[in-house]
Amino acid sequence: GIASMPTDHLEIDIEHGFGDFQLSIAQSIPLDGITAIFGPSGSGKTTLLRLITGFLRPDRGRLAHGADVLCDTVSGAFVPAHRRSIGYMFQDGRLFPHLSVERNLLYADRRSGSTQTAFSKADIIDAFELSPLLPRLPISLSGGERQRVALARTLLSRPRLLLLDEPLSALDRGRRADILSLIGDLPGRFCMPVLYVSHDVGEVIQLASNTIILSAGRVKASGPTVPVLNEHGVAKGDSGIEPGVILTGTVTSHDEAYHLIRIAIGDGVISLPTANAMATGTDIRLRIEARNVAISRHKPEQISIRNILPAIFKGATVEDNQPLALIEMEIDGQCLRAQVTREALDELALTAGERVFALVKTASLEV
Ligand SMILES: Nc1ncnc2c1ncn2[C@@H]1O[C@H](COP(=O)(O)OP(=O)(O)OP(=O)(O)O)[C@@H](O)[C@H]1O
Repeated sequence: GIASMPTDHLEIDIEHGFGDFQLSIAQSIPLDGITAIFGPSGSGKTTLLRLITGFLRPDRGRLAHGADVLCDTVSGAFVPAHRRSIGYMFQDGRLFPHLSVERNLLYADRRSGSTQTAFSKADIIDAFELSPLLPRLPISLSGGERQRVALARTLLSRPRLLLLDEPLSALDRGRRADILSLIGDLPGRFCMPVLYVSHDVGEVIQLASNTIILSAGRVKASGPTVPVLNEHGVAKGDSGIEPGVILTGTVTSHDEAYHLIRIAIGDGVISLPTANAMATGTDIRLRIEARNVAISRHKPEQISIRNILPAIFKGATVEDNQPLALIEMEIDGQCLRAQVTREALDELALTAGERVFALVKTASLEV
C-alpha cells in the first residue's frame, strides 16, 4: 500500500543574491515528516521557501522535486509556481475575503484536480473542526480560526509537499498550541511532508524530526533535530543561539499537591512545574541551557535545587581569554552541558570518566 512509497527528495543546488545578501545552498532534503528550517532573522529562510515555491527565480542553479525538475538555469527549465505540487501557507493565511469558509475550501478542492485520495474534504473539515465555521466569511474569524481554515485549504489543494512559513507568528500562546498539534499530525494523518520555517527553537524541538540550520544564506548544519540542535546550541525564543542540550526523559508521575511532574532520565529524576497533566509513560524533550546547570563532586544536601542528576564528567571546552568554560557530562547515554567559570573548573580538577552530580535549576526548564 501507500506505506511503502519511497521518500521523495528535494534536491537543491541554488545561488541567489539580493545586494549584499547571498544565498548559496546545495542540499538534498528527504521529504519525510516535518523538516524545520531554522535560523536567525535575515538568514534566508523565506528566500529559500520562495525559491522552492517558484515565486522567485534563482540567479543560478537547479531544483528538483523527486523526479521533476522544477528549475534549471542551464537548460532554462522553469516550472511556474501554480504548476508545482507544492502548497504554501503565508504567515497571515490569505483567504479569499469575499468567499465563505466553505467556498474557500471548495475552491482549493476543485482546483486540485488530483486523484490523490489520502483524505477527503470531509476528513479535513472533521480533523480541523471546521463545521461550525463553514458559512462564515474570513473577516468574522479569529486569528486562530483563520489560520486553521488556511491550513485546511492549503491541504485541500493536495500538494505533495507543504511549506509553512512561521504559521504561528500572528497567534497568541493558547492558539499556538492548537495549531502546533494540528501541524504535528499532518505527516502521519494526511501523509503530508512539511517544510517548516521557524526561528523558535521550542517549535522546532516539538515538531521537527529533521532540522536544517541556516546562517547568512548557507546551511550551517542539517540532520536529525536533537543531535543537530545539541551540536549547534539551543536558543530561547529568538534571543540568538546559546549552548545547551535537549534531554529526553519519561514522565513517571504527577505530584498534584506540589504541581510537579517527575521525569526519569537514567538514574535521575527531574521535577518540573507544569500547568497540564501529562500521561505517565510519555517521552518528552526538555531544553536545558548550559547556563542553568551547575556541577558538584558530591551530592549536595539542604539545597533549594531539586534536580540533582548523577552524571559522568566527559570533558570541558575552554576558549582563550574567556571567563567561562563549557562542561560536558553524560547521563544515560545523553549529553548534558554546564556553563561554569574557568576558575570553578580549575578548582574542581575533574578527570574524564569521574562521577559527578549535575544541578539543574527547575524554574529554567521548559518542555
Ligand atoms: N525582495 C528582496 N529584495 C531585496 N532584498 C531582499 C528581498 N528579499 C529578501 N531580501 C534580503 O535577503 C535577506 C534574507 O531575507 P529572508 O527574508 O530570506 O530572511 P529570513 O531568514 O526569512 O528572515 P526572518 O526570520 O526575519 O523572516 C535579508 O537580508 C533580506 O533583507
